[in-house]
Amino acid sequence: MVCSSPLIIALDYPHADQALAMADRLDPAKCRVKVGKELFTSAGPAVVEALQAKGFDVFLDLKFHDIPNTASKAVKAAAELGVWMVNVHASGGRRMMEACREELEALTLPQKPLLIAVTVLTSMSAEDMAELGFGSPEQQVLKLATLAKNSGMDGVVCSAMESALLKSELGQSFQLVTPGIRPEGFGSGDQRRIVTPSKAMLNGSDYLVVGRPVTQSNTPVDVLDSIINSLQ
Ligand SMILES: O=C(O)c1cc(=O)[nH]c(=O)n1[C@@H]1O[C@H](COP(=O)(O)O)[C@@H](O)[C@H]1O
Repeated sequence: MVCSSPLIIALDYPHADQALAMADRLDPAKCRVKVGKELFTSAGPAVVEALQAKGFDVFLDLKFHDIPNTASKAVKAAAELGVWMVNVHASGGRRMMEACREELEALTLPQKPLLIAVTVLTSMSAEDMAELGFGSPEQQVLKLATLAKNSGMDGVVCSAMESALLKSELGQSFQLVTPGIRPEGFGSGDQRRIVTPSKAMLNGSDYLVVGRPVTQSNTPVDVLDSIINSLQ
């Protein structure tokens, strides 16, 4: 299935049956899906394979952050699972990211995943960053995204608040994956750097990650369709 949509639906559920039931209501031509820590820890590779069998491209969001050997072998395992996108933390550093790239390059697979680095989590505010001793989210995102690009990553996870800056500093082909997406009227929850779907696209995001606005809705397909319409 070729999907030209920028939307990635985060299937953050405790069990495979809930994730697969939601997937059955979604159309792989209209969105991709993301399997994160909660679902993968409970359901493992089998749920990824089940989603792929339904025609979905899968973003395996396990945010690997470890020594170069461990992180790169985890990326290799993800690639062998056939996922479309995999991520690591940019703060794992240059040698970790380069090891992940090298591990992917050495594989002889027909299709390799996009390798993406998380910069500053979209749940982090300026105050949270200051408490950790960092500069503003924007400064830290640019620093980590520049390092990620120089370390061979295909792109980064950031907030769409930073998309315009990163596109102008790092170029159009460096892929920007942006969670913290909230259509008007939806609560931010634990997210702090939020942007509406249409503004995120205007800012230059390549992919929009949407979870609870769709998955916690009583009318998920309607919410998804209204997001798609807002992007036209
Ligand atoms: O890597 C991610 O996907 C990610 C990075 C980030 O900085 N912020 C972030 O929210 N995410 C993920 O994106 C999804 C956002 O979900 P909602 O807040 O429910 O839309 C969750 O699955 C998060 O784990």
